[in-house]
Amino acid sequence: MSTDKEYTYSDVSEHTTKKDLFVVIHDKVYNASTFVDEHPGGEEVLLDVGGQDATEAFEDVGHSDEAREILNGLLVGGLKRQPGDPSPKTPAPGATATGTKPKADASAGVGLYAVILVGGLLAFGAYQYIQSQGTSK
Ligand code: HEM
Repeated sequence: MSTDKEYTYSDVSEHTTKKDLFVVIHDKVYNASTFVDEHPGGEEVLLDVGGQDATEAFEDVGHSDEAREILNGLLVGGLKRQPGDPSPKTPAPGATATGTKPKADASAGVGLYAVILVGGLLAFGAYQYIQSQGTSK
């Protein structure tokens, strides 16, 4: 299936049934019909955004990289915007305004390293102390 095809909003809005379901995410058009039944978030949410721009809904959930790979496999073409179409819902790169929570992983990682470092220093200090006790006798 060619992915060079361009769809207009009105083209996309004709594909709203479970067996023929298009969604727009980041200005690309995806055919979600083969995936509806397998979606871990349920078929309802996908049917809700069928034929529409699902960028916000998709990003708000914070889908994994795996979900994005699946999405790549469903790509059918690009979105051709026309005057009067709904404005792009694509958030600016790095924006968190749509409710996407920034990941806390980085700070948790730093905390873990701090604990290991302090633990290591304490162990080293204790070792030095024991050594000095042993030699002074
Ligand atoms: C075709 C587009 C979509 C694909 C390929 C997709 C794929 C996935 C995948 C693979 C997961 C499992 C968790 C993960 O890997 O992140 C997931 C979970 C989920 N998805 Fe989607 N999704 C799509 C669209 C949507 C939309 C539009 C919504 C609307 C709200 C949605 C809502 C959810 C929710 C709520 C979960 C969490 C389910 C749970 O953990 O119980 N998804 N999706």
